[in-house]
Amino acid sequence: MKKVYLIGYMGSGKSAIGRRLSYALKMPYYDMDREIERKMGMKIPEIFETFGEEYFRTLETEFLLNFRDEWCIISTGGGTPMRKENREILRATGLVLFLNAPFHEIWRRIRTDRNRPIVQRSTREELQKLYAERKKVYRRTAHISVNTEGRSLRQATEYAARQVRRLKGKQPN
Ligand SMILES: Nc1ncnc2c1ncn2[C@@H]1O[C@H](COP(=O)(O)OP(=O)(O)O)[C@@H](O)[C@H]1O
Ligand SMILES: O=C(O)C1=C[C@@H](OP(=O)(O)O)[C@@H](O)[C@H](O)C1
Ligand SMILES: [Mg+2]
Repeated sequence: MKKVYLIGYMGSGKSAIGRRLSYALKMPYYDMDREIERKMGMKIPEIFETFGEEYFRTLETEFLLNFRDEWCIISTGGGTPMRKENREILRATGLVLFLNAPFHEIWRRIRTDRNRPIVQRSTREELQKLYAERKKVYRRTAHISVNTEGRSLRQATEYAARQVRRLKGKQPN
């Protein structure tokens, strides 16, 4: 096991907690969305607009396949675990943490965001339906769930850090 992956819905705190977890565990940090933006020289909404969602999904898989083999924390995008191939890579190369939060909290965090094309194009009802569908996949992809409901970023990070320290030694690879 080399990597610690954070998975979960948009707004579950993958990027915010990932960055803090990297300080807590003294491991380098990468955000898949930022890495893809850097590689393409384009922002996520622009990539969706120009090439379409499927192309973005392929960029995510390419990132997972090619990213360097080092100890690090990686925040995935909310859609990353929806591809079977991605799920297999995540579980085979790292410890997978699902950041769980109720939809009403998530909605409060993402409703005004302009950088998430899926939020831009969807109604609240559509986002809630997608949340319910994806949640099942997040649960079965993850090694552990981290409940962030009612927890500050600091508290959620501390809890996640404890889980990683506890489980890191138990991984076979
Ligand atoms: N547990 C939390 N408590 C308070 N704010 C949070 C919490 N988790 C996330 N946020 C805030 O919600 C917003 C979205 O979080 P972000 O880390 O970008 O989510 P993700 O990367 O999972 O889409 C950010 O402004 C972040 O600071
Ligand atoms: O849920 C999704 O399909 C997406 C989530 C985003 O990342 P965050 O989960 O960090 O918002 C980003 O990858 C893209 O906008 C698509
Ligand atoms: Mg993010």
